This record gives sequence, structure tokens and C-alpha cells, in this order.
Amino acid sequence: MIQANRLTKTFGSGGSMVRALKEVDLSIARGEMISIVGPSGCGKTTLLHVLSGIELPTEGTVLIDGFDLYGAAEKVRSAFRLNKTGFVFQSFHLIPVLNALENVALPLIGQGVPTKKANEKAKIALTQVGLGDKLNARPTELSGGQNQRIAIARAIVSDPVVLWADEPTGALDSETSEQIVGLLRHINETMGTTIVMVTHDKSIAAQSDRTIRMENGRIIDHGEAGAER
Ligand SMILES: Nc1ncnc2c1ncn2[C@@H]1O[C@H](COP(=O)(O)OP(=O)(O)OP(=O)(O)O)[C@@H](O)[C@H]1O
Repeated sequence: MIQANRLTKTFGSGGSMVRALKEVDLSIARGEMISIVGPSGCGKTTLLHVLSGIELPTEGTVLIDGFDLYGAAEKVRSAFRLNKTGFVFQSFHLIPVLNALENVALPLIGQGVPTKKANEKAKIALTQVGLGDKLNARPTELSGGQNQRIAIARAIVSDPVVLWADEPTGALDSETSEQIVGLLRHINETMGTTIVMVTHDKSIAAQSDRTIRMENGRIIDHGEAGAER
């Protein structure tokens, strides 16, 4: 489902050059929920950005559901990212002047879906994440956990094949973190969405199907499928 080959990412040049990814090979099956762990600065976020198409690799290839991410033109890659994948960030990245419904409907409107249809789908996604009664609330009126639920609704509203999450519980207390990872697991199981998340938290990683360990720009352990649960 996701196949990365010899992914390399270099930042800067000369004496200040950083090799954030060093010939990383990675294979993720459809429907897997994966955690990526490792010490600070080992390349976790860079790997997620390069796998998802947010950041270009220096070298290497990524295939998602048969689509050659870096064999495609920039425009085609962006459209694939918008239509087929979702991204959840640690700090939510919601638009503060828009309410929950408008935040979630936005990617659909970007895809050309008429507003009425986009709003209907956004309402369904918000109901799925337990916020069916907060459609008109703005992010500033809600808790961190509720904001992350909106961000998750926005990420799943297009029924993506893969959901990328970078420290999705990093800004939340431990009880809320458990609820958020429980929600991600529920989405994984009920919608069949492949989920790849970066986390520092061992108890969060333990709830995935497999944990990939990184160190110094390389994967040092691919984990065993099914070993975590
Ligand atoms: N835009 C950039 N320019 C220069 N160096 C960068 C850039 N982004 C990341 N790096 C460097 O690449 C390496 C990997 O960074 P990355 O953020 O991927 O690590 P990480 O494992 O996600 O760290 P953390 O757990 O602290 O978020 C680090 O040495 C970092 O300083």
C-alpha cells in the first residue's frame, strides 16, 4: 500500500549539511496502524513529510496505493495529497475565524465540492469524531482534545486511503491523549484507513499494530506486524 525506496533527505550544504534521512526503505500494508518512534532529531517528522508529499526527498521513491508520488508533476502530487490523504498535526492547524463545520468543509470546497454537499459531509465527519453538537463552535471556544477531533474530522472528510499524524497527542494531557488515539484506532478499524503516526509516547505507540524505530536518519527496527496488540 505504501512503499518507500532509498529515501534520502539532505538539508543545507557544505559544513552545515544535515542528512535527515539516509536511504530509508519502508513498506506499510493497507489497513495497518503504524507508529514511528525514536530520539529527538532522528528524522521522524522528515520521514512523515517525505512519505506524505509535504516535502520533496533529495533521492528515492514513494508509492502510495500504486501512485508514484515523486514521478508525478507537482500539481498532480498536490491533488493526490488533497484528495486521497489526510494530515493531523500536533498543534491542530485549524483556522481560528472559522467554526468547526467550516474548518472541516474547507478541504472539500478546495476540491470543488459544492458548499451544501461539503457541509453535509463535514457534519457526518464531525459526528464520527463525537462533535456533532459543536458544529458552530470556533476553535478558541473548545478544548485541545476537541480541537484535535476537529482536525481529525478534517483529515478524514475525504475518506483518505492514508492518514498521517505528527505527534497527534503531543499537546494533550494523558487522558485526552488516550481518547484521541482510541479515536484514531476506531477510524482505522471502521473505515479501514491506513494510519502512520509519529509519537514520543510509548503508551500511544503501544496501541498501534507495529512500531518502527528510527535512529540518526535510519530505520533500525521495522517492528513486527501484530506484535503490539
Ligand atoms: N528545514 C530544515 N532545515 C534544516 N535542518 C532540518 C530541517 N528540518 C529538519 N532538520 C534537521 O533534520 C534532522 C531531523 O529532524 P526531524 O524534525 O525530522 O526529527 P524528529 O525525529 O522529528 O525530531 P523531534 O522528535 O524533535 O520532532 C534534525 O537534525 C533537524 O535539525
